[in-house]
Amino acid sequence: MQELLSCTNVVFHCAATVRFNDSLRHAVQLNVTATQKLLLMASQMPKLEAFIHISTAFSNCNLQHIDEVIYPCPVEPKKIIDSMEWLDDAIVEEITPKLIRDWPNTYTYTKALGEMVVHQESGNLNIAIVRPSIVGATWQEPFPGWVDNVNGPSGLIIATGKGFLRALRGAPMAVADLIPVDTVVNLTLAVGWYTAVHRPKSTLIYHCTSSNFNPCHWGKMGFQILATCEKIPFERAFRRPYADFTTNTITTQYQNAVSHWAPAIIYDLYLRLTGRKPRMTKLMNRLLRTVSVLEYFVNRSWEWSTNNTEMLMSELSPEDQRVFNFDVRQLNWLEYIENYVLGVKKYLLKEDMAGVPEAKQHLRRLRNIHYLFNTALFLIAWRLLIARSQMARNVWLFIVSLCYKCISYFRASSSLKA
Ligand SMILES: CCCCCCCCCCCCCCCC(=O)SCCNC(=O)CCNC(=O)[C@H](O)C(C)(C)COP(=O)(O)OP(=O)(O)OC[C@H]1O[C@@H](n2cnc3c(N)ncnc32)[C@H](O)[C@@H]1OP(=O)(O)O
Ligand SMILES: NC(=O)C1=CN([C@@H]2O[C@H](COP(=O)(O)OP(=O)(O)OC[C@H]3O[C@@H](n4cnc5c(N)ncnc54)[C@H](OP(=O)(O)O)[C@@H]3O)[C@@H](O)[C@H]2O)C=CC1
Repeated sequence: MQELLSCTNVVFHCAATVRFNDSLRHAVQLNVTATQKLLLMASQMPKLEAFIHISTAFSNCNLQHIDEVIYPCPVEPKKIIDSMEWLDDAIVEEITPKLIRDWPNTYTYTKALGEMVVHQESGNLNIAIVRPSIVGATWQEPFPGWVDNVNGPSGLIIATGKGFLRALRGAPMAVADLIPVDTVVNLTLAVGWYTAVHRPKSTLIYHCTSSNFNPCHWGKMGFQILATCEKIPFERAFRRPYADFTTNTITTQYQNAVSHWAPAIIYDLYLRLTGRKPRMTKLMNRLLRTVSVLEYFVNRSWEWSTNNTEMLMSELSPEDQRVFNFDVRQLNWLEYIENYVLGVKKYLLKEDMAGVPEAKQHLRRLRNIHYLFNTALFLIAWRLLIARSQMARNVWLFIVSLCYKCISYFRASSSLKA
């Protein structure tokens, strides 16, 4: 502690819980109280030049247009921190929906409270706030596509590539505000420099987002994820990768029943019959829970103003603009998404590129099983229909006689030619 207090020049405060469904008590502890304590600690650092707080572009996701300002929260963070000390868990859980109001989860709500704490308790500290949007794999450094956790889109890319996720409730034309992690790091370092050297009079907020500069939509992203998974498939897929966006509750429920639950139940039945432990319904349950907490972000578009980010870009020397590049106007989304999917394959699934031919072979087998299954299903349904309906029987007789006539005609014409 002594060393930290006496030697620190710049604090980058990134630590947080990023779990959307964390209990309010835990989220407040990590995202609000810890920020307060770190500010207190920073105020005792004589050599401190700048304190950079990492928030999220979604801390005010209850608004549609978000400016580079700190918006007040309905209940003061101090009151929330105090109440967590004496309320028991059951009551905290009960009042959570009332407290978080139109924030979709405890994560975004407590990140907003964290910003308020920074605003209210910064004292004489030289502070800036960085708000990244959805952090994705690297764009360039240390190499394209590097990723180390399943947060955000990464987990859903795995689920799509392995053929588990077949439908997602989302708006294909909604903006997918993804930002590569190396861009976030570069911007954050540049903010550290600017804040320490130029000492702005007020706390500046920097939106580290892509949509203002180079928008991409969920539809385009989903398309490119599928195209890459087709070209360079993941190993041992459950089904062929295919996923679509659904737009209403009925189609979502239908897709969940037919494309998610039914195959999982059938596969578990097969596992049971072959003496193995069923696991697919459990996995599907977990996947659909994850999807339900991420859906909010795939159904809406936000606008973030980026004046401070643009100002910072213009303040950097040409050499620094190159070294600390955060200009996403040069980013090619299709190339980035392809590298992202390959990064997920290599660094998260630990799959070797040497296994691609075998993975392709596996997909071909799955396609044949799919055709076989559908044909069998059709024949069974047809057989049942014929047994019950005179009309179906008539249609069936008509088709059979038509086929018979065609065959006879071709036979007769070929014997005439001979
Ligand atoms: C056509 C395709 C289009 C693609 C379209 C993409 C749309 C994608 C929109 C993203 C939008 C984010 C926008 C906000 C950006 C921020 O500002 S916040 C940073 C992002 N934070 C996150 O992504 C956190 C998400 N995760 C969570 O909130 C929680 O882990 C969950 C999903 C609610 C599950 O919570 P839980 O039930 O308490 O379980 P937990 O122990 O956390 O995890 C259980 C398992 O799920 C796994 N898991 C956790 N997260 C995920 C995930 N995202 N995916 C899969 N598995 C996961 C864990 O690894 C764990 O596996 P095991 O280690 O047990 O094998
Ligand atoms: N991922 C995203 O899409 C986005 C993330 N952000 C923000 O970026 C920051 C980093 O997030 P991300 O890297 O995604 O999340 P991670 O969960 O990967 O990282 C969180 C970090 O916080 C540390 N941490 C958690 N709890 C504690 C604790 N009690 N004491 C000390 N350290 C702790 C973790 O340490 P350890 O590894 O030791 O557990 C970890 O290094 C967060 O502030 C998040 O809000 C903002 C926008 C989007």
